[in-house]
Amino acid sequence: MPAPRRIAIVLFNLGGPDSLTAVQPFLFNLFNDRSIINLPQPFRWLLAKLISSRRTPVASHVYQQMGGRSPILPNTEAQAAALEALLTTGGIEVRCFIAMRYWHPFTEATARDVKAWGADEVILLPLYPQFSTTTTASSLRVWHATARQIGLTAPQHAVCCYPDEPGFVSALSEITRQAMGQAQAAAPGETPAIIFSAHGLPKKIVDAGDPYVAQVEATVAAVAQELALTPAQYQIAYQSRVGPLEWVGPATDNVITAAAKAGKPIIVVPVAFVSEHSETLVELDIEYRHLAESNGAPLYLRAPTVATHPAFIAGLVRLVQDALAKGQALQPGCGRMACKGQSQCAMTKAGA
Ligand SMILES: C=CC1=C(C)c2cc3[nH]c(cc4nc(cc5[nH]c(cc1n2)c(C)c5CCC(=O)O)C(CCC(=O)O)=C4C)c(C)c3C=C
Ligand SMILES: [Fe+2]
Ligand SMILES: [Fe+2]
Repeated sequence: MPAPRRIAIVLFNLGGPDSLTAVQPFLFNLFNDRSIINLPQPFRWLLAKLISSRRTPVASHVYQQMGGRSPILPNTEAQAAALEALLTTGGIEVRCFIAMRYWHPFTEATARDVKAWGADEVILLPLYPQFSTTTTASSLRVWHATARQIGLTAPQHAVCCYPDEPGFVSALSEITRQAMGQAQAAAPGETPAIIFSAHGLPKKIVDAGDPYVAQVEATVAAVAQELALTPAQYQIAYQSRVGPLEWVGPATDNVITAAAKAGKPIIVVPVAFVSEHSETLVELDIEYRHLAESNGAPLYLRAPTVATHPAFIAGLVRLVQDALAKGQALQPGCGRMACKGQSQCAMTKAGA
């Protein structure tokens, strides 16, 4: 009997410090990424040293509030286990691997594990539903360079993005519907302000053609349609601004403050993060809750991320199956700066 075909699925995410001493080197890795700071070396290295040192006390305080480490790896492991359980069917052997961009497990270690396992085919699955040059493209660029370097020659297919994948949208919609129900029970008769919050980006990155904002809008439009929300009921806002540049707006903190001052119950729904970490557990749950309450919001609810929601995981299964069936390799346009908009990403996804 022939050995079953071995399919490796590599889940990509940003990663986070696993101890307080890891905060500074994690931040250094982030700011030394040319997809984040586009300067030639040694200038980027020097700037990354400077910014990471300056930011370490603030960031350490954030991670202290989560027990001294980011939960992003264990949460990603739970997603990997849920996905692997659904994909393990007869005739093929599937294993999920995790490659983080800025902290362990790093891409190189993971690529070596994939090679040592003897994968016949590799599916690259970013845990970023919306494509950005700063996240998806950065992770895939490093993956491909590393794969070449270590001689990982198995065919590799990348999922570009899935801003309106039906399972993802259905999971987000159900989570939002539950929060709306809770708000209705706690503040009957009041119309809550629903704030769909995504990680922000410097405006100049969006102006250079990054499709992330358009894809965040596509996600929210799909959820609003599924829940039959009127435009007056919800808003998109962008959180986690860092540094002196102008970032895309409106800023989540400003939108929360305005809704709180208007005396509205507030529901915040994260739409670009698919698991819990500092940006949800500290920024949204502690810092923005305080902002809402101190500005008079009668209620502040933060909807959970899609995490291992069965509809979301089922959507990931479909993305993997599509990628395997089409056998499409990463197109040069997606995963690099040439990806100018959602339609182009969608075309690339379809193998056009
Ligand atoms: C300075 C530039 C940054 C850009 C651009 C950026 C884009 C971006 N990031 C995520 C997802 C995550 N970011 C996280 C943490 C984080 N991000 C930045 C900076 C940029 N991100 C910093 C400095 C940090 C560290 C924390 C802090 O100091 O504020 C995380 C969480 C990591 C964890 O706690 O485990 C995620 C996830 C997306 C989706 C994105 C662009 C689309
Ligand atoms: Fe970030
Ligand atoms: Fe942040």
